[in-house]
Amino acid sequence: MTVNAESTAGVQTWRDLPAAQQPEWPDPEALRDVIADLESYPPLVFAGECDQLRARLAAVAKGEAFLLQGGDCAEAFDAVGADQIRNKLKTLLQMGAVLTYAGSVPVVKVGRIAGQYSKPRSKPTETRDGVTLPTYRGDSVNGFEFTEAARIPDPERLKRMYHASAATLNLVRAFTTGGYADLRQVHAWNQDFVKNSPSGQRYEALAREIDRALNFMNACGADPEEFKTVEFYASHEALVLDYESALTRTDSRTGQLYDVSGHMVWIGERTRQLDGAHIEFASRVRNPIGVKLGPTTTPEDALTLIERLDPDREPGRLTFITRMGADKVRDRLPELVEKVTASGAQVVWTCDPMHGNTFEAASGHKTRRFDDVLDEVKGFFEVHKGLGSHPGGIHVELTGDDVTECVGGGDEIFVDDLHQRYETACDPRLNRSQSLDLAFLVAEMYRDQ
Ligand SMILES: O=C[C@H](O)[C@H](O)COP(=O)(O)O
Ligand SMILES: C=C(OP(=O)(O)O)C(=O)O
Repeated sequence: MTVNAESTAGVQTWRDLPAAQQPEWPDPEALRDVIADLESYPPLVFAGECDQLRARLAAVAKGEAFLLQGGDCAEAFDAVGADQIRNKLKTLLQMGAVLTYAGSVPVVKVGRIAGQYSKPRSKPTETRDGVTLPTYRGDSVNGFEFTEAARIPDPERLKRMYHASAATLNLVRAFTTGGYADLRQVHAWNQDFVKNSPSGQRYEALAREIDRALNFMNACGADPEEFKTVEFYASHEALVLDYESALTRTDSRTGQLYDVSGHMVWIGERTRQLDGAHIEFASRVRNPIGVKLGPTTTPEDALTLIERLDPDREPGRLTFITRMGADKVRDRLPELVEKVTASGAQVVWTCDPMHGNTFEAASGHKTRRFDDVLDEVKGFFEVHKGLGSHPGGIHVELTGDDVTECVGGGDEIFVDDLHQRYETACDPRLNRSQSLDLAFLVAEMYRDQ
């Protein structure tokens, strides 16, 4: 990887275009210093790993694998701890094991992790008790605390994001390759969930089948290396372009540009303007790219995105993450899938059942109903089944902790419970049990498909 200004000049073209949702940094000189520092830091990921993920996603695009992408809505600097990281990873691994068995296909595991520190917001300001302050835009930009000082964007936070991402990734790599993620261990955790949680008991039959399959392998003397380690990738929204472009490097093997802040980055629903800076940035880097598609997306938008981001029609390059809402997915998704398929592009279709289903409870908490989340995934599967296309995966906001942020689920959380452990810095996440619930239910859907 080289990092000289000339070799990465090609990634700066976004600067000539309108960039939505960028922080208003008060001191341009301080920002320039931070960018210079970030440009001198080592990459967080290796370009070859991004290529490997693109190959895995190509299998998803062809219908030969399933994508599980999940993690926090917004990571927080004060939550970079061993317990939080382990719990998140554990939950994703447990979900992955269930989906792998039921779908009989490899599950590509990608965390919203080690870089998910920046948030696009609906409004630039927030008012409480007559006081109006800039809105919280993620720990990479300003503080969550509702004070004037905390809400001023501070570019030094971009460096903290880099270091927090590095520490997180380091532990994730240690867990996934050092024995913690052994499939037999992951299955034992799933058995605990099935045995000990009221909602888990519904999945006893599936858990028993997985148990038998593992016992059979054991009896045959099989002890494959693949059981002992897990391939796990990191992703986040490429929102703050000063950070993403400062972390872009020329790959010395190929001479191409990679955003080495994460393996995969995505462009959000609020920043996917076809002539905007975010799409321009994403068009310049070789990482696998995701784009969120909300209910107002037209087939022409989708086709133009393909033209801009995947001109060579390379399976695995582009993932469309649809987030329509449970009430719209059956109506809006079919035309998009039909027209994209007819264009010959082989994208990954994955379902984010979170962002189209948010509402505010009477208590003022932003929340989501587990049933709506499930219904959007069901609608997504129905649409793809009807069209003969591949429902490639799910993209979920979740945590491994027992928070009370979304209502419903097998171990039901009621609206009146929301205040008990409402810990998200932005949007509500599925807790551990709701996430496992979802995995078992999606596994059943995938199997029926
Ligand atoms: O996570 C996604 C967005 O940042 C979030 O949905 C925006 O939320 P807001 O409407 O509270 O700004
Ligand atoms: C902001 C997000 O989603 P969307 O762009 O779909 O609203 C997100 O996934 O964090």
